[in-house]
Amino acid sequence: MLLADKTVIITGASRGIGRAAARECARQGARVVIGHSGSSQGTEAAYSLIEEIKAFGGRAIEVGGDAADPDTGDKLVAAAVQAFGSVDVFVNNAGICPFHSFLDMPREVYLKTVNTNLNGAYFAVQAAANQMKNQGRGGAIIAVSSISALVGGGMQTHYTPTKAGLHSLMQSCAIALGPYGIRCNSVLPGTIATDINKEDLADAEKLAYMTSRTPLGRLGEPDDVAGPIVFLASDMARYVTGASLLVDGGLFVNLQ
Ligand SMILES: NC(=O)C1=CN([C@@H]2O[C@H](COP(=O)(O)OP(=O)(O)OC[C@H]3O[C@@H](n4cnc5c(N)ncnc54)[C@H](OP(=O)(O)O)[C@@H]3O)[C@@H](O)[C@H]2O)C=CC1
Ligand SMILES: C[C@H](O)[C@@H]1OC(=O)[C@H](O)[C@@H]1O
Repeated sequence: MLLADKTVIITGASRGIGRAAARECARQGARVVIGHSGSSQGTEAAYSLIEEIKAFGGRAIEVGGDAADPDTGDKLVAAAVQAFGSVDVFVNNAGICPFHSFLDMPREVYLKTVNTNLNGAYFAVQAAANQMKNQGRGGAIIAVSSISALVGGGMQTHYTPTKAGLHSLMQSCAIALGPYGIRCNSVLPGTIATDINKEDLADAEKLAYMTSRTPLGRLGEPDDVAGPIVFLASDMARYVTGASLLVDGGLFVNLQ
């Protein structure tokens, strides 16, 4: 098992990519902290994941808290230490993407997106890194960035800068935290069918277009991203830091 004896915190693990990653980390032997928003729907989904994980003999707890709140990272770390005694891996995954045009972007939509996806993440990564430093045996931090860190989206002008920011944060943290043996990497998913884009991809034309642009001929599923996250979390990636891994079925390189 790739993550035996490791404690993994994953934000936004109640649904979508985070949920698949949490399940796979638990299958690989990790004790998992399932982060979610704290809404009744998020809490219910997190408890159902705990049951799934328990059913195959794994261990998990859930912690609700707004990813935009700078204190949520401290809360996740404290809960992990209380329940499992350590934090070995931190996966910053929680995020939102309320598609909206640029010229009339409401300030509150812009600010909520940046606070949720990037500003809260900064302090959560900082909280996890301090815990790892104090433990003295290194660790792994993974940001779920996006292909959108590298390319634009006309309805995502508030979102793509947050994904570029996470990508950049991992590069700088790789330098800042390398001396403590803490590796920092990002995964860059392409288009993965989840709740975040359910409405956008309900448009059959858009769905067909995104699929046709993907050399592997299909959209991604949350499980497609779980393996790369486990790899970067594991000692198999012990000399990998400051890297970013596209998980996009070839979408990014498909110019012509
Ligand atoms: N799907 C895609 O095509 C791609 C997604 N990504 C990124 O992957 C990450 C996960 O997305 P995906 O799985 O698709 O999305 P989902 O909408 O399926 O899941 C989002 C998760 O984030 C949590 N979350 C949302 N808002 C908050 C908040 N304010 N505080 C705490 N938790 C919150 C949700 O918790 P709750 O259940 O409590 O609401 C849920 O667990 C995001 O960062 C996204 O940007 C990157 C590239 C492509
Ligand atoms: C939510 C979008 O469908 C998805 O999010 C991303 O980060 C990808 O670039 C896709 O646009």
